[in-house]
Amino acid sequence: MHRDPTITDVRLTPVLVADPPLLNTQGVHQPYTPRLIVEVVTADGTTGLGETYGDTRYLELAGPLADRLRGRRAGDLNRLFAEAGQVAVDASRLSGRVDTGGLRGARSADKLRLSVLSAFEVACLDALGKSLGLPVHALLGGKLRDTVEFSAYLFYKYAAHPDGVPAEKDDWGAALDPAGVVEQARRFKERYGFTSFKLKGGVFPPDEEIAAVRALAAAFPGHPLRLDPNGAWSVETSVRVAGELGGLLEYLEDPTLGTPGMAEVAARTGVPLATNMCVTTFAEIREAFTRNAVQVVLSDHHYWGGLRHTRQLAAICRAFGVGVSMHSNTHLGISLAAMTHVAATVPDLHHACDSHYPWQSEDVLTERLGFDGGTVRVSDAPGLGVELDRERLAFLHRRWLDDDGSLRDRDDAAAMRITDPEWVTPPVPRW
Ligand SMILES: O=C([O-])C(=O)C[C@H](O)[C@@H](O)C(=O)[O-]
Ligand SMILES: [Mg+2]
Repeated sequence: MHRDPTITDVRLTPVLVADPPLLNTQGVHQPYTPRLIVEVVTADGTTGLGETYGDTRYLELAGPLADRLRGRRAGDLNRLFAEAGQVAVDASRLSGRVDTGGLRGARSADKLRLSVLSAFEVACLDALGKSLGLPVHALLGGKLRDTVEFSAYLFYKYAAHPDGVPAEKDDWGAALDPAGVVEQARRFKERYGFTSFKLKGGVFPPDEEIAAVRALAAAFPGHPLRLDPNGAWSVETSVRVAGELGGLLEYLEDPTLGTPGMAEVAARTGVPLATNMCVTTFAEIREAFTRNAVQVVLSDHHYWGGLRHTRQLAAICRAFGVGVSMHSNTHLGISLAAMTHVAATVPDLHHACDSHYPWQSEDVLTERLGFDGGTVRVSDAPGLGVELDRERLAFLHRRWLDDDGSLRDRDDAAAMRITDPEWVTPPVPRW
């Protein structure tokens, strides 16, 4: 067969996907969340898939960046990444110290570009893999394991979305206290076999979250536990919580914002600190690592710029003796497949990766990926090993088209204002 990897078309399809009412320190998830599905078509008729954030600021960049992809070969990614800086980013998209929708660290033009490029990279690797008959992990040098372990991502949660918005039903019920969190964890374990648990904190005063972690520890002895308040605490609060929970936690994730604060917490406690807020770009590594501010970096191939950058990050972490694992934001099966392929190739992966996927009842794939014993099997099929369901894609895109614009940019504070009209994103530190 003649293989011509020249990119002839790039299709960009924004979708709105159902999302349960999950709470975090900024508010609550809206009933639908935006994602962007990328299809890269090559001259030999192969289509590769990628997925990334679907908020307006990413969509604005996706068009001009896609224009630079057409006519290139799918393997010409290094040049694309090098040239991407020429695509302008609207400065108004960069305001705010921390990415308000996603709770994933500082915003920069480069980070926005990388978040879009990552989906193109994944789609190109998927297309190349399909065309060559090789799985994506083989294009990254080959898998080191056959399964990748994930942790249960526990959230405080309302039973249903606040009134006034079209409600999506889910069968998880509410989790607003320690008993509710333990029950949620029990169901995660039953349904998916997860054996480590991460609780999204920063929602209730620290003592309530300490009680929830203690309840988890009592209900699941020996299971690794993590707590992530997304930087909602002061250094003093962080040190106090670390003192109270120290022996129970595998790590404490982003207790406080910024490298100096994290470094102080790390110096004053023995609890390892993980982050997807303090170190989210290559530029932030030097200071954070030399100050010993973080002990585990939670990579995310979306904003780090793809699967190859994720491997570079893992290599840097290895050199500094810093652990690496994976952060997740609301995502679909294309991204879970991409995460699984790259995770399978990272040598020192000693912590279960995060994934929101169990919370997503909708997908754009013909077949959902499954968790067995808390793990996802690494596919050996060509490319990512997943197939697009065009009807589902069209359905979820129709929802995006029909939206009046209020759901096209994730806004957890807006969703919270439906129950509490006075709600504003709390200043940090909140406690
Ligand atoms: O680990 C994290 O910080 C996250 O997963 C950030 C997310 O935005 C999470 O807080 C959420 O989905 O509400
Ligand atoms: Mg986090």
